[in-house]
Amino acid sequence: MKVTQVEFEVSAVKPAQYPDEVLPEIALAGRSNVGKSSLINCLIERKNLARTSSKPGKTQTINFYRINNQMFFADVPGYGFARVSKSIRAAWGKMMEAYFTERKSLKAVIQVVDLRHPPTADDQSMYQFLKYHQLPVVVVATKADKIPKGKWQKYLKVTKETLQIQPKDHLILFSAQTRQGKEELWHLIEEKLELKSPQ
Ligand SMILES: Nc1nc2c(ncn2[C@@H]2O[C@H](COP(=O)(O)OP(=O)(O)OP(=O)(O)O)[C@@H](O)[C@H]2O)c(=O)[nH]1
Ligand SMILES: [Mg+2]
Repeated sequence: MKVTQVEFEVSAVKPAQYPDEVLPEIALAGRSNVGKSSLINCLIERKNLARTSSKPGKTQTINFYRINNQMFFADVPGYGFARVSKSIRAAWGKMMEAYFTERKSLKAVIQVVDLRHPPTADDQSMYQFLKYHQLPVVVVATKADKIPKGKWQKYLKVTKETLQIQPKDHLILFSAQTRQGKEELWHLIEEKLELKSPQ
């Protein structure tokens, strides 16, 4: 997709605040600090529209971005951030449950994991949760720039096996720093949005 127009739409914590379901939507899910906001910025070629931070827990609300008046990206707060209170964690769970179960315009979820490490127990729960709700998932293993090229396949295999990625879900190698995987990911997103028929 050629991104010509990007607008920050709204920050939401509950369904009443979500944008109307007028456009197909793709959500990001992943551990806190894994690189979800960076991935959005890379896809839309904006430096810091989706706010990123070296400190985990930057994104606390569901942030919606309107792309070309064709789709929304929903940047969802990360999970697995240990230093939050139980009440915050419970609020996060409620927010996620509401979003992933009620959002009818949601076409697919990009689950972002760190290529360098085997997916965590939280990553596995998230993938299973998404599958339970029958959502198509594209798993993106990011920060590939931190691993030598010769080891990519070995690390991808660990990601695939640990998450037990279903055959119909895709796994993509990515780096927000080198833009590796950007075209492949856009291609899949367009397919999921049904803007273009699958090949
Ligand atoms: N080397 C490298 N660093 C990355 C990459 N993607 C993200 N980062 C860095 O990882 C850190 C976290 O990135 P964010 O995009 O803010 O992560 P997030 O998943 O949105 O985090 P939360 O909003 O806290 O859930 C930042 O310091 C980024 O610069 C990548 O592909 N390669
Ligand atoms: Mg973020």
